[in-house]
Amino acid sequence: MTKQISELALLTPSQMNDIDREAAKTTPVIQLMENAGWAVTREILKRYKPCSVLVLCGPGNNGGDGYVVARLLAKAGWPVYVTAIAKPKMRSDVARVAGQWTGTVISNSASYIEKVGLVIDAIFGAGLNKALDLEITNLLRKAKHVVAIDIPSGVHGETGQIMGYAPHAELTVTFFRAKPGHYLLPGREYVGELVVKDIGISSNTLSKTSTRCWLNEPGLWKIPTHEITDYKYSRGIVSIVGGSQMTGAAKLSAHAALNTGAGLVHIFALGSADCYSASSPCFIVDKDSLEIALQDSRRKIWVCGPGLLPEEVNEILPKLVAAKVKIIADAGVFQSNQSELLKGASIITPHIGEFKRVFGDIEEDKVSAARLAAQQTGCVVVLKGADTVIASPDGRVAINQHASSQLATAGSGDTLTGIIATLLASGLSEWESACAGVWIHGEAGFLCEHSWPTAEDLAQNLGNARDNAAR
Ligand SMILES: NC(=O)C1=CN([C@@H]2O[C@H](COP(=O)(O)OP(=O)(O)OC[C@H]3O[C@@H](n4cnc5c(N)ncnc54)[C@H](OP(=O)(O)O)[C@@H]3O)[C@@H](O)[C@H]2O)[C@@H](O)CC1
Ligand SMILES: [K+]
Repeated sequence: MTKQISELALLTPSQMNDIDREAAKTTPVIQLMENAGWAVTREILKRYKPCSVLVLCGPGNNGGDGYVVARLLAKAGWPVYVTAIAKPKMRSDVARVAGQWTGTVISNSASYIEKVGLVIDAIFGAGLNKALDLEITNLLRKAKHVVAIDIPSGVHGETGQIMGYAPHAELTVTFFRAKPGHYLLPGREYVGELVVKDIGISSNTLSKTSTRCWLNEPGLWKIPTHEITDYKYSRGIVSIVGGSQMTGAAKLSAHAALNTGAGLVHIFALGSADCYSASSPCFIVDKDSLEIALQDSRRKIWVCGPGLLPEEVNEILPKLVAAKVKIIADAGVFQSNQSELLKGASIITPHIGEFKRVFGDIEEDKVSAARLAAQQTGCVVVLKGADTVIASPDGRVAINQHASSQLATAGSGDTLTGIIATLLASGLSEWESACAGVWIHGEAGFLCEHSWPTAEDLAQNLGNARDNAAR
């Protein structure tokens, strides 16, 4: 079922802090902690048979949730041990819930941790911003089956980076809204199954923080569906610059555009026009000059870069920019330290290597790097990877998890440009086209589930993938 945009919000740890503070005005923190502990316990009871449990409790509220889980599991008859990794502050809410634990407390759990059936990581939450100390790291290394409360301790809640060490959880239960670090790599690989639970914080508190980051799912955007009044120009025209030597890229992009529903696809061939004409009767291969092609005011959407040599980009891209058409720029446009070249494009789609070539290092923070590049160029930036980040010049960011390794095939990027171009030609905004295009691309991969698809196979699934995106 399509989610509401507010449900897709991802909150940075500092935004989550603001929400916690706001929520505490109406619900006491100790009650929220109790609700959080209940939520985690229910998820454990759903998935695990009764077994011995070691709960590792930190000094803060994450530890407080852990004490609640310990009490509830013990009440359910499970053998439960608690280790206080650090003592809570005196008279704090955490100290109060810790005081309600009347079971076994183990001060040195190193010899137990390997033997218990389940370890609950309630050491630190998503706000952790420094590496775990060596003693905690050595302890966690021995844990076999881990359930993490909020986030596995050691995963940075904002960037998904691992600060020294983090356990690989089988299940992570977080509260109210997920954080970027749950979905960004490498953090995503440590989170295991992610469950987001309501613990009684009203959605209205979201208005107290300005959400700038979302999970990329339907609901963040809306795809146009078939209309009885559709005709080819209303579905949109996509024009693709075809390289003189590497012709495969533009063909794949053009196939993807047609299969995603473009009404008309032109290839402006810089050479090899016959080769483009021969590859599909559905492509219209331009015979005239670029100037004449650009005089057709219906041709507002252009793909530039796939299969182009640097000299071809340098000749064509400035002309497209001068004509004020909307440009999806990829591949050949990414030249060393040449971010200026991209100004005037609408959407750029670099993978990490291309991104670094143009903009420099990302310094382990994909979201900030993509956001900065979007501000610098004025383009929507699609920073491609297994955790693609889409950033708009106005600061909005989406993180995509709807993708599989099946997309890691030659020509997959060309396919993505064709999809995004089609959505842009259908009237969606740059931001929506980029986000929805990335999701549809991922969906096409999932529809090929039991094979090793080529980019052509992906293209075959794009119609269905688009329909699924519109449901
Ligand atoms: N979201 C919600 O609505 C609700 C959330 N709840 C739960 O609260 C959790 C967030 O709680 P929290 O802010 O207390 O953070 P948590 O990570 O538990 O502790 C930080 C403490 O540890 C200390 N500290 C020591 N070493 C440190 C180190 N290396 N790195 C960082 N800190 C270190 C640090 O000391 P300081 O550095 O400030 O001196 C500070 O005192 C959240 O994960 C969720 O489980 C629910 O209970 C209620 C509703
Ligand atoms: K944790």
